[in-house]
Amino acid sequence: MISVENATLTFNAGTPNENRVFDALNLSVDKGDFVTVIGSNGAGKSTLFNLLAGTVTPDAGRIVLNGKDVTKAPEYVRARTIGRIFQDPLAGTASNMTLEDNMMVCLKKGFKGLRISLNRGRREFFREQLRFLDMGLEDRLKDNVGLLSGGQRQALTLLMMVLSRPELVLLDEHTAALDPRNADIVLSLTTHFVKEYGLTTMMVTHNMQQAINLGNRLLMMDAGEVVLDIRGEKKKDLTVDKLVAMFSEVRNKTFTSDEALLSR
Ligand SMILES: Nc1ncnc2c1ncn2[C@@H]1O[C@H](COP(=O)(O)OP(=O)(O)OP(=O)(O)O)[C@@H](O)[C@H]1O
Repeated sequence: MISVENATLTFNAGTPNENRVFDALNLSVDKGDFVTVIGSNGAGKSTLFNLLAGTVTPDAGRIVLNGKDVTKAPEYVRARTIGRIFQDPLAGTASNMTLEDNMMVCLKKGFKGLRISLNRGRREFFREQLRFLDMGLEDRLKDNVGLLSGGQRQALTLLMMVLSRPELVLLDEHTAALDPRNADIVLSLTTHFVKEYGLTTMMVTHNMQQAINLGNRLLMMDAGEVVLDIRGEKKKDLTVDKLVAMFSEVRNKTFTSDEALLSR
């Protein structure tokens, strides 16, 4: 579905701050995969998403999406097929637009350029979708999104992303800034949507247990490399202790991410 082929990426090349983040990185994600991504701080998780989404271009190597070389395709073009949600709940919606206008933007994206307008039927459809979130938003179609809480906004962002019918979903610690209750709600909505729509999904998390529990495949990154790629039966048998031990074995060092280990 999407693959990274021999991607090399250096920030600030030729300066004292030169930082080679990826050196011939290879990774392939299949249609329908739900991949959790975990790793130490600075391992390259967000930068990997930036490569896939077109936020950064590799110095060498290719990004192939549905068999097409998109290495040079800008972010806004890839955004037609790739949906991304960030940690910041304010990032995915427009504060000064109403819920229905925000939703309409995404629905139009999902209709791939077909002309559609906001009418009674569509409002009823939006209400139905919002009712599913169970946050009382179905009666607030005409409110500006800026009035919503962080948890409500992140749930709305998720719903809007689904409406835009992405082929690949990138979730970059999208529950990390929420309080535990809202984080749980957004996470269970996430798993529902992924399953319901068979979304090919990659999700960065610092919570190792969550990375083990969710999805069909787990990647562990360290220093710009995918050091563990665990799927199928092997993933089902995983525990946090096993994962930490596997990391130590392949890297010959201890896994250091306080956040990840504390979140067990
Ligand atoms: N735009 C940039 N300019 C310079 N260096 C960058 C840039 N973006 C990322 N880096 C560097 O790339 C490396 C990987 O960073 P990245 O944010 O991808 O790590 P991460 O695994 O997401 O970490 P964290 O878990 O702390 O968010 C780090 O050394 C970081 O400083």
